Amino acid sequence: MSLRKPPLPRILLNNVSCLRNAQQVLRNINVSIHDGGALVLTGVNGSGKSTFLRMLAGFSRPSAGEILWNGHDVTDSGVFHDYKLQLNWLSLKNAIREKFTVLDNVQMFEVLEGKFGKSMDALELMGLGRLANEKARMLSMGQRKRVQLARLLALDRPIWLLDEPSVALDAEGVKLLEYIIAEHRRKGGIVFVATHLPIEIEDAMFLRLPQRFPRRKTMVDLLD
Ligand SMILES: Nc1ncnc2c1ncn2[C@@H]1O[C@H](COP(=O)(O)OP(=O)(O)OP(=O)(O)O)[C@@H](O)[C@H]1O
Repeated sequence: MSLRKPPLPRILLNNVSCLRNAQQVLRNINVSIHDGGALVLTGVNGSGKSTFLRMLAGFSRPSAGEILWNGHDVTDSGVFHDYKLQLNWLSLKNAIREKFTVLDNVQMFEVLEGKFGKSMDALELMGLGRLANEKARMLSMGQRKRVQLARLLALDRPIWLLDEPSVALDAEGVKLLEYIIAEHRRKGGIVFVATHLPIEIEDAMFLRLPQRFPRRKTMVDLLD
């Protein structure tokens, strides 16, 4: 009989709740994720998907419970300093600098990180290679999302927090997104995805957040 302990999950949410504006948004969440794992968050508008990602990113603190990274509470300042360097956050705000080139818009994140050399390949993979030297102001919505995805690849941090990553992407863009998520996980990366849109992520865990308030009748009900 082996007495070896099972490995700690890389990230553990232990009975976590979260308030926003003094209102309970998340209640008693338990999740454990090992390297290579993926969690897909679903739920209606306002159910707390972005709040969940914000909390993992350290923008909101749990009101109860704890978030452990390698067994350490991420709200401890010493732990958070190292933990936040593991994270790559993709939000609906794309932080595109309109007057910079498309390549600069990826490379500046890489340089800030003290890294170099992956931005062009990342843009090529996302189908934007031929636009690399154009000004970012001429990018469409979907192309802007592809720039954000190229940043993920160029920065190459292990934990991805993706808020609605497929919004504005065409069918090929969604396939690319699914591909880079699969590759990232194959290398041991962890992915959290909050989404309304269907996305194929092999062996992902799904967490459907409950609606916060009983729904009142809307225009859609009246049309039925
Ligand atoms: N800046 C804010 N300040 C206070 N409360 C907020 C703020 N943003 C959102 N909330 C509240 O937090 C709750 C959860 O919002 P959140 O954005 O996490 O939901 P969501 O599931 O991501 O929604 P959506 O599907 O619309 O993106 C909402 O009910 C909202 O009222």
